[in-house]
Amino acid sequence: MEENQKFSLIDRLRSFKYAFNGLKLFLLNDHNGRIHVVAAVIAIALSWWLHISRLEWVAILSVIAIVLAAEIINSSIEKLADVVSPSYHPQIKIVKDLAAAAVLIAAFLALAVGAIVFLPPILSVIR
Ligand SMILES: Nc1ncnc2c1ncn2[C@@H]1O[C@H](COP(=O)(O)OP(=O)(O)OP(=O)(O)O)[C@@H](O)[C@H]1O
Repeated sequence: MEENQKFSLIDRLRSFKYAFNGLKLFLLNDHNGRIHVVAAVIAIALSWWLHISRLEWVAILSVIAIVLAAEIINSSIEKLADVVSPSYHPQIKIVKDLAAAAVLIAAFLALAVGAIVFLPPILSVIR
């Protein structure tokens, strides 16, 4: 795209359309993504059931968004890597393993936040 192109609302709306198409592709085709979406739905249902505070909602929704965004970027890098090098390449291994590590960090954060928010009320219901 040209550097000095005029601002166009139509172009901005078209970008949204492409982004929503990416979201659709992710939800329909990405197996790891589906697991994260199911986990997100369970976390939201649990939050509702436990009547968590506004700040806890902010924490839960934030980690859900971080995990999904990391998974989408990981999936995008995997697809690009498969085009660049369909056969085995040691550098592609590093690229894909690094992208997967980003998802792992996000997932660990989600686990920690989930434990901090959900464990105390669940333990008090059980007792
Ligand atoms: N072309 C390649 N060259 C080198 N290593 C690769 C290559 N493709 C995959 N790998 C290795 O296999 C691992 C898994 O890659 P893959 O693309 O199958 O990811 P995945 O998480 O199993 O994705 P999905 O299940 O969505 O296909 C990578 O992290 C990397 O270590």
